[in-house]
This record gives sequence, structure tokens and C-alpha cells, in this order.
Amino acid sequence: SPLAGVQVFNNAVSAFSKAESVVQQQHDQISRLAKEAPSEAKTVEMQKCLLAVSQSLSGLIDPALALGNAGSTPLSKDQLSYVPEFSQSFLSLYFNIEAIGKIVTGLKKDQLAQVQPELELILSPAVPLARLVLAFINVSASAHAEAFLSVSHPLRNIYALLKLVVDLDVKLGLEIFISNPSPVPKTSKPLSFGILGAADIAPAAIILPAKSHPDVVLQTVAARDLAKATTYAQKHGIPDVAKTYQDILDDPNIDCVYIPLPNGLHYIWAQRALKAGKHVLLEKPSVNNSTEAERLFLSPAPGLPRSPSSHSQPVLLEATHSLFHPAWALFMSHITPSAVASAKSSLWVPRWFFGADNIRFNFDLGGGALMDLGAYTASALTHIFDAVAEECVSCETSTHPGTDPRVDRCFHARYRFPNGGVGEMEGDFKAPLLKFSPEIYVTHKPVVVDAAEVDTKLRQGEEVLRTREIRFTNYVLPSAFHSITVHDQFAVREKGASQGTSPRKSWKKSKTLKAYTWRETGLSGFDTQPGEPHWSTYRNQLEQFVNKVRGRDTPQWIDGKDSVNTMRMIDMAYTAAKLPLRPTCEEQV
Ligand SMILES: NC(=O)C1=CN([C@@H]2O[C@H](COP(=O)(O)OP(=O)(O)OC[C@H]3O[C@@H](n4cnc5c(N)ncnc54)[C@H](OP(=O)(O)O)[C@@H]3O)[C@@H](O)[C@H]2O)C=CC1
Ligand SMILES: O=C1OC[C@@H](O)[C@H](O)[C@H]1O
Repeated sequence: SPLAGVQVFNNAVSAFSKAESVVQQQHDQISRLAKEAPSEAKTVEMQKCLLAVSQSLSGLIDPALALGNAGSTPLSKDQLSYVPEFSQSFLSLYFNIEAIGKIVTGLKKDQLAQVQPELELILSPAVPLARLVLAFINVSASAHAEAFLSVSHPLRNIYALLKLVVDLDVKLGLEIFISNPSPVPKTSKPLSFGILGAADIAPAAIILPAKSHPDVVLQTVAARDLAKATTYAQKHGIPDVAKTYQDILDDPNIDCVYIPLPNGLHYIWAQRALKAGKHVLLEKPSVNNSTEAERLFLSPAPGLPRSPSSHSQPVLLEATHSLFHPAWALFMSHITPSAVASAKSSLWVPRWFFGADNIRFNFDLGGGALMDLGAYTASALTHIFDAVAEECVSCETSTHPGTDPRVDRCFHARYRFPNGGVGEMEGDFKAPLLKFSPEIYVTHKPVVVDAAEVDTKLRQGEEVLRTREIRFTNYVLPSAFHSITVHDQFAVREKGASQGTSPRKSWKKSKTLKAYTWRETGLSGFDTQPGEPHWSTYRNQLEQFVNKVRGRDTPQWIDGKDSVNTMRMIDMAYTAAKLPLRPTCEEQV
């Protein structure tokens, strides 16, 4: 919790220093063992060493998570003086993990097989742990961030080793670690934003992105408790505090509001904000169900007053931030929606993230894994198929012990789409550590492609068919790291030949792509879009939101129909799972 304050830094320094010395000792022991002739005793010893390292890394999870959550906690002068020492133990730990990985993967195949599970336990948490530390350092000790960046070297190798051991393919960009862009000077009349609720997500989603947007000032926040809002405002450098959410809506100097309330309150507060003429950035999932979505997005209340800075009706956007990152556009440019045969989107949250008292387990507040994680997995499917599903064929869910039986902890849903393709999605609030990265996997039916594009000469009456598979790793937070792997299989055959006919010629082509900026996508129409490699999904989202409010082009946009489609997918899944839909708000604004 951010309220745990700076203590978290002290805990982390001591935990990393302890882990460093254990891992150093085990590394020495493992190097010695690797030189010995193979024997059962050697294997057992090696397993023990690897487990000791793994145990040490497990001990880092809590302190590192606390660091990651502490966000912008300022460090005292005294603490800052320990940062170089901290960077030493952090880096030494990672160089030793890398070295252990190299030694063990260098063993003969049969010996490696015997210690592989233990090795996975070391390599898999290494990257997420590093990310948490870097997130903290970037914000709270940014002057020292450079020193920590040398970790990118062992991390790249750790990824390569993971690929070798568990066939997990991730392409890493160094720039990913700079998540705290410098503040920029503001325009003469920037858009003034207010936040409804002192929510956990707001620093990442709006407070930090606003600092580097010249046309945005984060002016005010309200919480149900004034003291909480005041502390929050001080911590995040927000100039004003409003007594109530409604006070923000009544303030004529506020142009836009960000609504990070529990899902069950999204509909009513979005309606109130629109009525007050505010532009609305509304957290996902947009509302509680598709009835609310249709009312909110498809039948806007008539006669809404104009916002002072807008040229038309207020803007309303569901904050599906991941769809605003250049990587999403690059991924979609490799999809042919009409030819998608199957698509599966997954998203997991490690089990320690949310306790049973979290809003996500509260039915009345719109809780449930399908609501929360499903907002990403379902919207991804509707974009990939460019359609909403015709039917949810099946949906299995489970609940978390001691929580409301109407609230799903995890789900696995299958859909039929209008083109005959099959969509699948799964998510879990209580996933094991190793299931970390969100992923999308898409297969296509064969499509005819231009022979010149694939550098092939055709004979009379022939055509080239391409059958494509794509995997997008970390589609939810691609700014942290991502990879898009495209596998194409080509076949030259007689036009119209039946599927079983052998091709005259066939070949395969694979590529792994990434895009942290619009320029890197190489896509036309996006080249004038600003962006830095370290821009988060939220920063990219804010850019487009402001463009829309200002009446400028928005090359990347999610309209109300998309949000309605997502809620239709979620409703269908709940119905198939025989769980009730979250309640519809009947209050009139
Ligand atoms: N885009 C993204 O990446 C993410 C989006 N989200 C979305 O943001 C929203 C908030 O999530 P998160 O920040 O994790 O949640 P929090 O619990 O931290 O924030 C919810 C906010 O709602 C306010 N609130 C108002 N009424 C209630 C009530 N009856 N019970 C509880 N809280 C209430 C809280 O109050 P107060 O007024 O007291 O401050 C609190 O600040 C959700 O819709 C979630 O799906 C969440 C995480 C990531
Ligand atoms: O990005 C996210 O990941 C975890 C979720 O629970 C959260 O609400 C979501 O937006």
C-alpha cells in the first residue's frame, strides 16, 4: 500500500541484499557442481541449490510488490544515499541469476531435464520482480535510474534462457524502463481535469501521464472522505481538493473528469458528468451490463450543455488504454478479421494482488473477473473479429472461497463469431506466479495474397495462399514489454483447388515484431502522431482523448459501439455461466 510509506524502501534494500548473498553463494556452488561428472548425488545437490535461489527470490516478492505499489513515495536524503548500494545488490543478483541460467542450460540435455523445473522457478519471476523495482526507482529516485538500467543486459539473456527452457518468446526494449517522463510546460489554456475518487489506478492512468501532456492540468480530486482526498492530493501534487464528486461536476473551471470508481458506479457518474457538460474518461469496464452501455453510449441525453472548451457534445471514452498503444495497431495490421479462424485472449492477475475485500469481489459494485479482466479479453476479441459474437457457446467460472457466489474469480468462455470463427477467453484473479503475461493467440484461414508481395512468380492459373498465426505477448501493458510473433505458411497452387490438394511449392516465414512508438509501427496514417518509446498505454490514451476534445484527428479511437460490444460479450458469458448480470442503474439524471 502506498500508505506503508518509505518503510518499503528500507525493507526492499535489506531483502535484496540478503538475496544477493544467498544467490552469490549458490552460484559458486552450482559452478562447482557443473564441473563434476554426472551422478544422482550431483543432480540432487544442483536441485537443492536452485531451490535455495528460488526461495530467496520468493522472499523478494512482497518487498518488491510493496515498492511497485509505493509509486511516487519520496525518499529521504538519508535513504537516497543508500540507492547506489541498493543498485549494486540488485545488479549483482541479476548477473548471478543470468550466470546460473547459463551454467544450467549448458548442462547435457538429460541432466538439464532433471533440473529444469527448478530452473524455471528462478527464471520466471526474475523479470516481473525487476520491473517492480525499476518502476519505483524511476519515480522515487530518478536521478539513480541510469545505474539500474544495466539490468537490461542480464534480463535480455534471462528472456533468451526462458525461451530455451519454456519456449516463451519475448522481445524486450530497453526504453521500457523509463516510465516517469519529465513534466513539460503547459499551454496558455490547458484542459483542466478532476478525478472522482482517490483511486489506486489514478496515478498510473492519469496523474503521471498528465505531467508530460502540455495541454492537460490535473486540477482537483474528490473522495468520499475529505481527509483522504487531501492526503492523496498532497502526495500526488494535485492543487485542489473538492468536498464531493458532485462539486467537481459543478465547477465551471473543470473541463474533463476521469472516473475510476467501482464499476457499479460508472454509469450514474458518467451520466451526471455528461449532463454537467464535462468530457469523460471512464474506467473500464464502462458500465455494469449492456443495457447500461446502450443507454450511456447509444442514446445520449438530449440538450446537453456545451463544455466551455469543446466544439460539440462532450467526449465520452472508455479507458481501454491497451488499445491506444502503437503495439496494438501493429498487431491489428497483421490481422484479417474476416479470415480469423480462432482467437484466444487471456489475462491473469497473480494471486496475491487482490484480497477478498477488494471492489472486484463485490457484486453490488460490479465485481467479477469477467467484468474486470473480461473487459480486456472481450474487447480484444471484438476487434480481432471486427464483430460482436453471435453466441457464447460455453462459459465456466469459479468463485473464491468466502466471497459472494455471484462473483466469478476466474472464467473460461467460448464464443461463435459471425464469420464462423471461434473466440475464446480466459482470466483469473488468483493465478499462480508463473502465469504472468497477458497473451492473445490468433489463427487465420488461408487467404489469397499478392504474389509480388511475397516475391513469388506464378504460373498461369495459380495463386498464393497465406495461412497466418500470431501471438501477442503482453497486449495489456505493452509499454512495459511486448512481442508480436507472426508465423506465415505460404502455398502456391491452382486457383480454386480443393483444400487437400498438394501445393506446387510451399514455404514458411516467421518474424517477431515490437513497436514502442508510432514511427516504429511503420504504419501510414500514424507517422505524425507524437510519442516516446517510454510512453505508457495511458499516456497514449490521454493523447488521443485530448485530440478528440480539441476536435483534432484521432487516428486511434474506441467509440461507444465498441464499449457496447464489450458489455454484450460479458453479458453473454455471464448468461452462459448461469450467473446473474450486474444490476442496471435505474436512476434518472
Ligand atoms: N485502466 C486500468 O489499467 C485499470 C482500471 N481499473 C478500473 O478502475 C476502477 C477503480 O479500480 P481501483 O483503482 O483498483 O480501485 P480502488 O478501490 O482503488 O478505487 C475505487 C475508488 O472508488 C471510490 N468509491 C466510491 N464509492 C465506493 C464504494 N461504495 N466502495 C468502494 N469504493 C468506492 C473509492 O473512494 P474514495 O472516494 O473514498 O476515494 C476509490 O477511490 C475500476 O473500474 C477498475 O476496473 C483498475 C485498475 C487498472
Ligand atoms: O490492468 C488491469 O489488470 C488488473 C485488473 O484487475 C485491473 O482492473 C486491470 O485494469
